[in-house]
Amino acid sequence: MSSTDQAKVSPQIIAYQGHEGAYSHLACRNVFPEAQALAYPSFEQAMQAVVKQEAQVAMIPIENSTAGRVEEIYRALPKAGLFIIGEYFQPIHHCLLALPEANPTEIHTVASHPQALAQCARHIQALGLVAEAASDTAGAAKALAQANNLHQAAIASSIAAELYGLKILESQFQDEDTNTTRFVILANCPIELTYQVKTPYLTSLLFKVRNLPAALYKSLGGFATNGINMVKLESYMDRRTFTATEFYLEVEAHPQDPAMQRALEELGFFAEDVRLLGSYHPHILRYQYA
Ligand SMILES: O=C(O)C(=O)C[C@]1(C(=O)O)C=C[C@@H](O)C=C1
Repeated sequence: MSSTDQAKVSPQIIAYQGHEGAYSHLACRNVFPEAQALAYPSFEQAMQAVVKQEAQVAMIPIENSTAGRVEEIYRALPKAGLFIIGEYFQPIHHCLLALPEANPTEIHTVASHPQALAQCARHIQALGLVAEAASDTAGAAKALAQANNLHQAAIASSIAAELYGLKILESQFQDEDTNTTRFVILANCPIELTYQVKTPYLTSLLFKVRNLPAALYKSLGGFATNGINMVKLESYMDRRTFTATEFYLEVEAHPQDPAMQRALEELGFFAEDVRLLGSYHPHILRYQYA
């Protein structure tokens, strides 16, 4: 989000998944330092908090540069009925944590969120540790401190180490230096951005196509012929059938751009259940590795 748009959105309460010190929590603090961040056990509950108006927005990780998409978000997004009002890129620097009195040579297992485990897979393998999935990174750190287990490590942030009294065995434990997670900011209503030519916008949308030859090709043809750049396309099967596929699409355009309107019209012609999830400005870090 640009600073002007951020100024327009000033939530008092932000919902996130995990425990205090999770990267989602850090993202909340970085984007909205004035707001109160409320922890929820699952992504779905964090989204529901916005639906129920316990929070004005939710900060949700959608993909990571090393480990790829956060699968469950794509399942939860269509059901939640929320809108994307912004994106935020958080560089993720993992630490390998243990109890202060632990001996690194006697540690056999490591717990963390599956995304964090995937982001550190090579380092975990090099140390010969067995990976165990936890609800979130900070939750793994907290559980380790409570269990007082000298043979276990956790992967979490340095802030989680401080919060839960753990020592840092290794910092920069992620496999890639550029490891970054993209978060989306969800709200009950879309933000209204006035369309201005030459201003960068992103628009996210969902649609479904029948499992027929050229169905996707025809649905997306309008974006190609109207010069609209696609930046992301995720596909996933509807859980009940193999005959239709659902797509999550992101394009660099505003819905009031006449070229985008023509592309959307063509999409509507060939696809089903087209739903605009929102238009927002790209975050500055989106282009840092370009
Ligand atoms: O467990 C956390 O700390 C989270 O915020 C979740 C999450 C994710 O789901 O991708 C967020 C950022 C990191 O990439 C690792 C985990």
